Amino acid sequence: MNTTKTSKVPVALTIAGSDSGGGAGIQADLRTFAFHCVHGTSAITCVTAQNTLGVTRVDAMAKEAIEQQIKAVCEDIGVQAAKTGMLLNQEIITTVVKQIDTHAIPNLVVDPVMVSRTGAQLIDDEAVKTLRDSLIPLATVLTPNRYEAQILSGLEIKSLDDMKAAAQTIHEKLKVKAVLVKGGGMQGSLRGIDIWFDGKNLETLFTQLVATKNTHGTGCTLSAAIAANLARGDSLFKAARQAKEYVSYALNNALDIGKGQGPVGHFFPLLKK
Ligand SMILES: Nc1ncnc2c1ncn2[C@@H]1O[C@H](COP(=O)(O)OP(=O)(O)O)[C@@H](O)[C@H]1O
Ligand SMILES: Cc1ncc(COP(=O)(O)O)c(N)n1
Repeated sequence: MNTTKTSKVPVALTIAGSDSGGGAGIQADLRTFAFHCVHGTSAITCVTAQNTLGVTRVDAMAKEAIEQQIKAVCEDIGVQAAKTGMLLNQEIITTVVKQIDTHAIPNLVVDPVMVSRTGAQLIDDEAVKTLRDSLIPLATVLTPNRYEAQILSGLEIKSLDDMKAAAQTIHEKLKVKAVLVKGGGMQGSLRGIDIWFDGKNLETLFTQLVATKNTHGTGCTLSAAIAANLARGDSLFKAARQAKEYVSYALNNALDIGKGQGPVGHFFPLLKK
């Protein structure tokens, strides 16, 4: 008699870069999936040498390696949702798009990692164009930060009204199902506010600004939490609203490690002060 207990769990896939410092990228995504009781699978696109002070080296994975990781996960295990993070260059973006299409990956959250919260461009212009033209149209939910939303909408974003206009423009121009313009790169209390638009409802997702320098991994955590909630069967808006709350808890329990920007604390109920 087989006495082993087995259980069906939702499965999510992250297609993103590795952060050696453990604060962002694949590492943040897998912790976020685990917190949500979603089995996490991964396809690593590049490996960064990174800590709380910054990135010192990035190595791209071969496109065949990325292809095979996605294939291995989808053909055997299957996923209910996925997210993309740092895709680095045009070749990687094209490879990922092809795999998403081949395996008809559902509930795709695209974090269009192009510009850091401080405004530094992370991928070249060719890659920006490929991201906009081929990956973003496949997104169920797109999560640009302030600077990414500026590039994608062609609008300057300085106020809450600008964030709303950008969300509506991106939705209309890029044909995503829903867009969440993130406020982390804004000034003052706007840093805690995101704008949601799904073609019908324009919503302001408000959370208190958390006064901490330890914000490493917020964007990755948010998109991974949306994917986890979608894998569990939540509606699009509920998935985003709950993910935003999760990021706030994690920010309130950020880890004071390293000499620079520490990471958010993903397992806050377990963290003892
Ligand atoms: N200091 C903060 N207080 C509260 N929420 C924040 C703070 N910084 C970032 N966030 C939230 O973290 C999430 C990620 O946003 P952002 O930092 O803009 O993304 P990215 O990391 O991609 O640049 C958003 O929901 C944003 O509102
Ligand atoms: C490998 C990798 N992917 C993504 C980010 C962005 O991190 P954040 O969530 O802080 O915007 C990062 N720093 N490193």
